[in-house]
Amino acid sequence: MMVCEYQPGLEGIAAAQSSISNVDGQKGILEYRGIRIEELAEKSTFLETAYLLIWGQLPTSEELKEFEHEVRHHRRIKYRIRDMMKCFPESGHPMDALQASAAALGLFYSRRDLHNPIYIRDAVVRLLATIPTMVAAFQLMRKGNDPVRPRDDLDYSANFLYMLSEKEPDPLAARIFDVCLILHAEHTMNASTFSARVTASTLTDPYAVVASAVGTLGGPLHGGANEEVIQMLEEIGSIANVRPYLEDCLQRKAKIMGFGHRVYKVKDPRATILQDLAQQLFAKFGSDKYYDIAVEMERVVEEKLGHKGIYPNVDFYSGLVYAKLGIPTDLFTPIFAIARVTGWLAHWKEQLAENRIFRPTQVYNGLHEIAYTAIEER
Ligand SMILES: CC(=O)SCCNC(=O)CCNC(=O)[C@H](O)C(C)(C)COP(=O)(O)OP(=O)(O)OC[C@H]1O[C@@H](n2cnc3c(N)ncnc32)[C@H](O)[C@@H]1OP(=O)(O)O
Ligand SMILES: O=C([O-])CC(=O)C(=O)O
Repeated sequence: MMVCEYQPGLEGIAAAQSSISNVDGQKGILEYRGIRIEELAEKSTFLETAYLLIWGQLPTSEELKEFEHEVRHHRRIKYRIRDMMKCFPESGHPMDALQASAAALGLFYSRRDLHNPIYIRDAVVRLLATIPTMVAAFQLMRKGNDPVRPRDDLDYSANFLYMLSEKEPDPLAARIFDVCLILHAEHTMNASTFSARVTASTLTDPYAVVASAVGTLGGPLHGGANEEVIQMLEEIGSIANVRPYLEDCLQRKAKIMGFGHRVYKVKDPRATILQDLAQQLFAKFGSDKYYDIAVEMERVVEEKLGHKGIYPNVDFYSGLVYAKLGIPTDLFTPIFAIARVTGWLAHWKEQLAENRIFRPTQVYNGLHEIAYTAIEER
């Protein structure tokens, strides 16, 4: 056995062999199954990209039609899941609601038949189809309203936006939302995907795999940063306040949300695309003062931290797009999860194909041979 030195955060350690996606962090390149993210964002749809990531190649038109049909017809959630969600505290975070609801699916589909392609396909379809419905249902129920039934005549993204507002979305808004899902679908061995693979490696069910990954995605150093970015822009409040705010952060050694990345040392290519999507929305629906603050932040952060390779990541501009689409701030990370379930499922399948349980080692730095002290002597 090769013994490696301890590496905090496992930086630079390969945890798997994977053919799902690839990042070149120096050049700012992201590819899904070899296809550049820019090309997918321009030409693909979220479900087509999901098919590509999970099944390994672009679908034929027949395969895509069938996949879309299956997902469309599995969107409804069981009334018992809805009733369970009704009991969640309305002040609870939607990511916690989503984690609990994804795990609860495992109660209904407990048969674990990991060698059966039909079981795998069913789980993929069910998770892709029901996660948006669960996110929208919790959003309405926490406001005291009944969930909106999914509409079979609407495509994946339009239906999600419809379930949030009971209004058919503007076609540009729906397309931009779909592109956001493409951009967030997969990203190599990030923390939540690693979590998914570790969970998968125990041969548990896919609902537990997704629930563990949702829990990992929610933290502010990972997907949860998109929510914090909007709060930060609100706190900054004006372009004039950007420099003093950032100087104060740097002096306190506080992390600036939406900046920095373990792999990218240049601007995240997804941030560039999201910035462009935000501008498209502003051109149609009016501008947003927080966008100008964000652009000034990017400029000042580059001036101060560019030498360390700290640039906007995917979480920096996504919130501005979602806010313009009328989406509440605490749904930003659940929306990230709606997209990323694709990557988690692709990694689940890949892990199962060549599984070995994850069981790393540790460097023990505690004591040895300590005598037990009786409680009254402590
Ligand atoms: C979908 C995603 O998960 S994208 C990432 C979303 N997360 C965020 O936006 C939170 C803010 N960013 C960060 O906390 C980090 O950049 C992470 C977590 C993304 C990456 O972390 P790591 O690779 O472990 O980098 P680490 O935290 O060691 O930082 C390296 C150096 O850059 C600095 N740095 C990194 N990110 C930032 C930041 N956002 N603001 C200020 N300084 C930063 C660190 O202070 C450190 O400086 P030092 O070497 O002088 O001590
Ligand atoms: O790769 C990472 O560490 C984080 C990230 O950008 C993502 O998960 O999309």
